[in-house]
Amino acid sequence: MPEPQAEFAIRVRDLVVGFGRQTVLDHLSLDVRCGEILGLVGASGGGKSVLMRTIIGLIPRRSGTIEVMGQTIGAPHDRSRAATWGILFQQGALFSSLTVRQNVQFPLRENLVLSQELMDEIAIAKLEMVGLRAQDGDKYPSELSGGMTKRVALARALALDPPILFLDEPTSGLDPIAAGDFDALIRTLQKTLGLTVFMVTHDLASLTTVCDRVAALADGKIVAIGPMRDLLQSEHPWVRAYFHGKRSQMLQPQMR
Ligand SMILES: Nc1ncnc2c1ncn2[C@@H]1O[C@H](COP(=O)(O)OP(=O)(O)OP(=O)(O)O)[C@@H](O)[C@H]1O
Repeated sequence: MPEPQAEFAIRVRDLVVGFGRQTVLDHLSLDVRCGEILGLVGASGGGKSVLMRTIIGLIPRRSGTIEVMGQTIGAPHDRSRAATWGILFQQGALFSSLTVRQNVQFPLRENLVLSQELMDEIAIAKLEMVGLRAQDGDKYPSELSGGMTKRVALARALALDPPILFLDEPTSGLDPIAAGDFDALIRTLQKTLGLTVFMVTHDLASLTTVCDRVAALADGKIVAIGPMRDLLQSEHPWVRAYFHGKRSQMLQPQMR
């Protein structure tokens, strides 16, 4: 029996996306439940970023349907969606000529008409939410560490209080302690704000400690989805190779 719609923040059905002769996503279907942290794994070049970018309307699809919070996603660059999701791109993608405060305020300026005083208050609140200080708002991106850059990008992603957060490899480039702190921050924000989080990651620690469910993308489709313990039992050859290969076992001996 089909599950009721309100249970899902994102529903993707039979999605086909390609470039020229290359088909990247081949009749892919995926449900993301409201309030969960879903981790997406897949081979390099397998289509994880393409899937994320197609869901947010940046890449056109050949066929299939996408619903986000019950609304069908139509034309690319649909600006009315700005408050539905926040996005953390892999490199943080801050504007280098703007201060931290101006970066966080950017979505507010683009989408709302607010006084400067209110925007300053919101920026301070968002910076504190991600573990930064109000005075960090005066810095420029070049003055930030990798971990701080990710936090500022997260504060900017949360500026419009979106119910959904997309994270593209959020812990890449961070040392294990900073990565663990960032994971903990994501978990805290998800719990306190009731966020739905869609996270592309290769980080086995993130998958094990913060994701409620993990989806594996191979051959253009989701070939396994469920809690990490279910993925570890999957018989799919790519999923087995990913989680039970030598490198994974060295990092996570308990996976054996
Ligand atoms: N705009 C584009 N035009 C043409 N081909 C593209 C475009 N974007 C992505 N591709 C191709 O789609 C495929 C999937 O790319 P994608 O970036 O989604 O991989 P990925 O799974 O995120 O990889 P990684 O883990 O290495 O970041 C690749 O073959 C890539 O070359």
